[in-house]
Amino acid sequence: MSNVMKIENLNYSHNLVKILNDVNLKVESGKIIGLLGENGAGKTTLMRLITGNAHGTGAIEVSGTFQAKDRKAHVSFTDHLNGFPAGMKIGKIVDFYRTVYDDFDDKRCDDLMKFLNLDKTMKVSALSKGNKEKLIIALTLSRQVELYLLDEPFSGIDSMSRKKIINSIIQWKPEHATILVSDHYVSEIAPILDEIIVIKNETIACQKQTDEIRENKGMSVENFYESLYDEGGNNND
Ligand SMILES: Nc1ncnc2c1ncn2[C@@H]1O[C@H](COP(=O)(O)OP(=O)(O)OP(=O)(O)O)[C@@H](O)[C@H]1O
Repeated sequence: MSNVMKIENLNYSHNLVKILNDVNLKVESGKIIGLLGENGAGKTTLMRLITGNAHGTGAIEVSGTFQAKDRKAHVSFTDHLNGFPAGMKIGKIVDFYRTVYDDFDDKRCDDLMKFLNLDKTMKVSALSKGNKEKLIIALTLSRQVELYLLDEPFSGIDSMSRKKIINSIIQWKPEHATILVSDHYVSEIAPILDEIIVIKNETIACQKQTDEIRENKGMSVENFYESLYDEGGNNND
């Protein structure tokens, strides 16, 4: 299996405070991966570094590209909707995405909007928190790229919709693409995850296949994740 992303010696500080320290990662193509960690662990920061929305030291390679401006063509990430005027309609945001991204797929977007019950005539300001999250999911997955980043995509979404979306994520993932999805709670997304990556103490505490956790360790992914905090240490064994 080839790697869609390789990160070497990545460091990031903000106002002299170390946020991420010596992050090294290899991420394979075709996977759904959970990026886990407590509040403030650095999950969003890592995603922003991958897309070039934040800048650290070290190397980030996505689909053979190293420069932030080149990586953007291979990674889909929607960093909030704050950049759009409140009065803007969903349809206009879609138009913007279509103009900016050559890989934007109209058919996929229409299907996702329908699946998520989003109405293109609605204004961003009129959307509930959950519907904003749904719009972020739809916009992110409407591009055809090798790597999708979803940052706590289910946080404001009601439990019925959440289950429906989680169960269908596999259907929206192009076969050879990878989805990196961050969350605090692993129990709901565990069934669809091929692998977990845990950020703790400013670095990667653990990267593990979920099959290996279940079969070799005889643990649920949730229990394994919690054990990383009980033991107070890293667990790459
Ligand atoms: N631009 C910034 N200004 C101030 N602090 C920042 C900035 N970017 C990151 N941080 C700090 O970096 C740390 C990591 O934040 P980040 O949002 O990446 O964590 P997270 O794992 O995504 O957390 P959560 O699960 O709560 O969303 C936090 O301590 C945060 O305060």
